[in-house]
Amino acid sequence: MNQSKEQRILNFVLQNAVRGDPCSVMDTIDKYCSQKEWAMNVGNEKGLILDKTVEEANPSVALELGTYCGYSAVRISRLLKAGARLLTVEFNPEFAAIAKQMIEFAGVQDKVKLLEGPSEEIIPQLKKKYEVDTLDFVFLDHWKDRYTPDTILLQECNLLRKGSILLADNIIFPGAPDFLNYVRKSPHFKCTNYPSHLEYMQVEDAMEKAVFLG
Ligand SMILES: O=c1[nH]cnc2c(O)c(F)c(-c3ccc(F)cc3)c(-c3ccc(F)cc3)c12
Ligand SMILES: [Mg+2]
Repeated sequence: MNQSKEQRILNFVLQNAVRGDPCSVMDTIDKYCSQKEWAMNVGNEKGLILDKTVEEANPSVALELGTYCGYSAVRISRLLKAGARLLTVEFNPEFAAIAKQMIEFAGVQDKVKLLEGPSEEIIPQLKKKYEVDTLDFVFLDHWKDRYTPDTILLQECNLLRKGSILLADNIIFPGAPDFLNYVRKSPHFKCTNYPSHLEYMQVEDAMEKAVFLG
């Protein structure tokens, strides 16, 4: 059976990266996806914006919507303080299986919990089933049409607190205009835009930070 692109990315990491070294895993994925096959990892340029935002949030509990191959789960979890955890949600079972192996190879499995299923089903379970009180940081990188409904759902489930930081990828490409409209017009969010480029391409993209004001 033909291998998937995601399986080829994982195999390249297993053969070329250093086990237990998150930076080596990130660099190896970036090398493969910039030189061999493009893939929708957040990449190193937008990854630096992600790093700075995670460091600003210094989260005890972080949520990622859209795991894909696990690149940003490794990127985020490497920055977490002792005892902090990342919950990452992936609805595609093939991607989840790849990400699980990527996260374990990077050695961050004790900080990361991979939840398989649609975000709209998992978000309402976070408090009771996954023992979440509130979320300190949320990375939206799943599907542009889910950014707004899931942001509303997070509020309805009382998962945000004053100061919770949301960061959304792909604000320009492919774009999330309704999300931008929603958070920028809402009195409950303070927004900042970070211009950047689409991963591994010289195409404009951007990330949007939205801090919940309570
Ligand atoms: O869907 C996504 N989720 C998260 N991050 C993404 C990301 O960082 C991307 F760069 C892209 C992207 C952008 C441009 C392009 F040409 C191909 C894919 C997508 C995406 C957009 C539309 C699709 F039909 C499929 C994938 C995503
Ligand atoms: Mg993205």
